[in-house]
Amino acid sequence: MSIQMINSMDFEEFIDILGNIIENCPLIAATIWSQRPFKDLTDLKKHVFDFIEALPQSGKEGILRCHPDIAGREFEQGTLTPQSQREQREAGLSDLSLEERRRLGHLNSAYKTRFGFPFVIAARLSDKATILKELERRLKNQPAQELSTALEEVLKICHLRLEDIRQSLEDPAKL
Ligand SMILES: NC(=O)N[C@H]1NC(=O)NC1=O
Repeated sequence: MSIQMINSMDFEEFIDILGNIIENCPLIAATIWSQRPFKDLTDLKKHVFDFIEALPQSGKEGILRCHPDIAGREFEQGTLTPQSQREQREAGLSDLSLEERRRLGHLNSAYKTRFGFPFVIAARLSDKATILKELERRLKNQPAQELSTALEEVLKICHLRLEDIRQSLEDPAKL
């Protein structure tokens, strides 16, 4: 069972495997490592969620700022974390038309200007048309509402990354 494997990991291995369940925030995995043993993956996730929930607003915004832009320069250059690169590729963001790229660039920067953090969405649960529509829709949200919507997306990304980890621990051939 993957939870027993996770519970028995030493700190280095834990960070190696789970360090990026929240994008570019290994501190979260580093914190919850000392809260083992976890009953199951739902329990592990609860520790992640509780950590985020307990942060002040600046910390919550900080987590969002650790996320790369959707279809930004790093994605085009292939320099994102492997998880991010795959998620954005699977949402079809590698074949944007010139017009879609222009629109996304424009909306991304309008969003950042309005809220002070990048637009975050669980790309694997979406596609390029929906991402553009959601960006346009969420741009009209009030800041407090948008902070909580964006954090919900972070948690969806975390959930999917943990599912991948569970599968790879149960079937290492999938790694
Ligand atoms: N900005 C943003 O949403 N980034 C991401 N979304 C996702 O699913 N993976 C990411 O890196």
